[in-house]
Amino acid sequence: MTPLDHDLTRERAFHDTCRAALERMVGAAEERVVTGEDVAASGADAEALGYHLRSHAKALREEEPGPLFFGRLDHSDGRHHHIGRRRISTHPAEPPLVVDWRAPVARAFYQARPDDPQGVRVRRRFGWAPHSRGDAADLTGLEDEHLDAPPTAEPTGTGASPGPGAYGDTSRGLLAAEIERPRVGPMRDIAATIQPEQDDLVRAPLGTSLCVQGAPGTGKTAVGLHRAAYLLYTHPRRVDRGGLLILGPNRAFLAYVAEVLPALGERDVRQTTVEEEVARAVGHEPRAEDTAAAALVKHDARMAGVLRRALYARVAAPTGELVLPDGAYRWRVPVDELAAAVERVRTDAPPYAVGRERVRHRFVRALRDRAERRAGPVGAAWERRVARARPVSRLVDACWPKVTPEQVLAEVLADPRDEALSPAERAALRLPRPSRSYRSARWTAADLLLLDELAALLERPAGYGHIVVDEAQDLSPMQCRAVARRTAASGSLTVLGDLAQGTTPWAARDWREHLAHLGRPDARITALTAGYRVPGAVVDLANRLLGTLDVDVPPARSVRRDGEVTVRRVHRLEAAVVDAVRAALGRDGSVGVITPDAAYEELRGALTAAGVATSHPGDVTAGTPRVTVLPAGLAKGLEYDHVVLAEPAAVVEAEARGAHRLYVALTRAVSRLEVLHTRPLPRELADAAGVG
Ligand SMILES: Nc1ncnc2c1ncn2[C@@H]1O[C@H](COP(=O)(O)OP(=O)(O)OP(=O)(O)O)[C@@H](O)[C@H]1O
Repeated sequence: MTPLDHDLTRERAFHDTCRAALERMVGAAEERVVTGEDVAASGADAEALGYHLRSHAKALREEEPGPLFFGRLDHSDGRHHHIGRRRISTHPAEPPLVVDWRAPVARAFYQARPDDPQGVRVRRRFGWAPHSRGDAADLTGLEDEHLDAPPTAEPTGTGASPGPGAYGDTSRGLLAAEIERPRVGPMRDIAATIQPEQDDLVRAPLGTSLCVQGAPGTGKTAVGLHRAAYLLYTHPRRVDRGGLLILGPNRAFLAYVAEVLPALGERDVRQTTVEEEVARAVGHEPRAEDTAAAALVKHDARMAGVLRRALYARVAAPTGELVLPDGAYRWRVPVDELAAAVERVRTDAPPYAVGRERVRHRFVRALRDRAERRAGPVGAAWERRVARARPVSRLVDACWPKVTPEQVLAEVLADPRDEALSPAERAALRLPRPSRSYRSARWTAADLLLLDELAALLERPAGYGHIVVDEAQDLSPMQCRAVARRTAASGSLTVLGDLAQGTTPWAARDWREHLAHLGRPDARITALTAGYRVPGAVVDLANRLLGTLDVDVPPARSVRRDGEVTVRRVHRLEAAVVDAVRAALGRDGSVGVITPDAAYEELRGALTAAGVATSHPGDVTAGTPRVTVLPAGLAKGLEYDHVVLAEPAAVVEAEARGAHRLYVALTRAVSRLEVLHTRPLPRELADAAGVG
């Protein structure tokens, strides 16, 4: 038995100790659920405490029987720490058996290097055989990196030969094996293998707003989710679950990433799209479609000014004096004093609804001055009565009328007049048949955004402490503003995106400009270029296409050594896709068939007719077929072990930013990319693939 085999035996025994400690923690948490409800001071306390304890107990109980640690640090001063997804201890006051990966002491696990060992002598990584639900994880290997040895030293390792899909194969290095493993099921956390440049972003201070420009597969989504988990752990008071929001591009994407935060012990974090968040806030569902021209205008930043002017156009100077009968008296305030009061509030520019109450307050003050001059001090009850008196309310309604976002928007769309828009833009905006009443209006998705903008002009919304925005390059300026106003004044943003993957008509071309719309013009911009998803051969192909996309971003490089690309001209697309999928099913991992949007039904039908079961993108529940068919329009953020990309020319032709869409589709492959085409390849790809 070598010393490393000996270590393996010891670590297995330690894992058993941790498992037993975890079981005791679950038992104790469940006990606290019972007693915690008894000791609370009030019913409300009991409910809050009970909820907290129950969710803690539930989280522990539902813990996957996976490995309880993935790393270990041996420090030069003789201390050592095991590092895992969750703190494990025999007693809350005792030093932990396993340290949470987010704890400050764990940072060196991600950052220590031979030329900067940060007090670490040995960094150990563990390999685990995959576990099925209910089984304990099996420790199959370990790998030591001696940071105090000369920098040329290779990691040393040992391990039983793991089964398929295991990440305990130390012959390739545990890190490389984890990165290159075939994908099945939903996206996993990367707590065990976060890379130093990613860790810098994950652990950036809460107050720092970040913008990460990252090539495909560089881990932007992973970084955003791990940063969210880090902030929840490090600043539990300033960012609680309700104070954090994750925004992604669509439901399929959200379903794919939904398991990452719970796996890191963070449940109940809101993960949604900007569209859904806005629809929820304004209380409407989109029930109509915009023309492309109308959508373009509605998403333009100038609409913010258009709406503000339309709203404040309702504010009017008083036209006569204010007369208030009050017992034996009649108080009078002259028109110019009233006009000055309204103008003063307008200049202060508070939210519209606040402005209305301030105007009322100023009118009451003017009346009070007169009353006190004649009749002595008046009390608070007098002021309250006068504030609601009919002449005052009538005047407030005339000068600063009550209004809803729906009313203002319906008027703007019925007759757009604002000169900030060109005549053609105003024509695009104008509703051909406005509804008889704003109450029965059928709003489009972009209208909801405009209603949200108006609602915020009326009343400032409460903000989140931190928002993570994924695929942010696709947001329009008006969507960015919706995100900005949901960020608390003291809150911060993590903005993740890739200018090269921008496919919407309003996609960002410059991060600084985009960040200004997001309300954080000075956010730190960092580029990630090391790709962990896409193999080198695919990155080379995609990078050649990148040159034609007219965006200023650094190209990706792959850290992977495996991977294949094939580009084949075929006679019959459907038959070729079926054959390619059948062959792909002979290997491990997921299979994604990416189709031009218009060919989706046909190709999915062909696979079904051939007896190949397929699933929808984002459907990651256990037992769903390994093959997913998806229109290129839904491919963003997703990944499949083997990608069959059908008819790229049709993907490019389908939309104005079709080449960007193709770039997205090409970069979804984890291991193999197979491009099948009947028509000539689009020029950009033909050049890149070296095919005519
Ligand atoms: N440090 C890492 N260790 C292991 N796997 C990693 C690491 N970083 C990223 N990955 C994996 O690489 C894949 C791509 O990551 P992710 O989806 O976060 O990239 P992305 O930059 O958001 O990509 P895209 O822009 O194409 O959507 C994921 O499967 C992720 O788990």
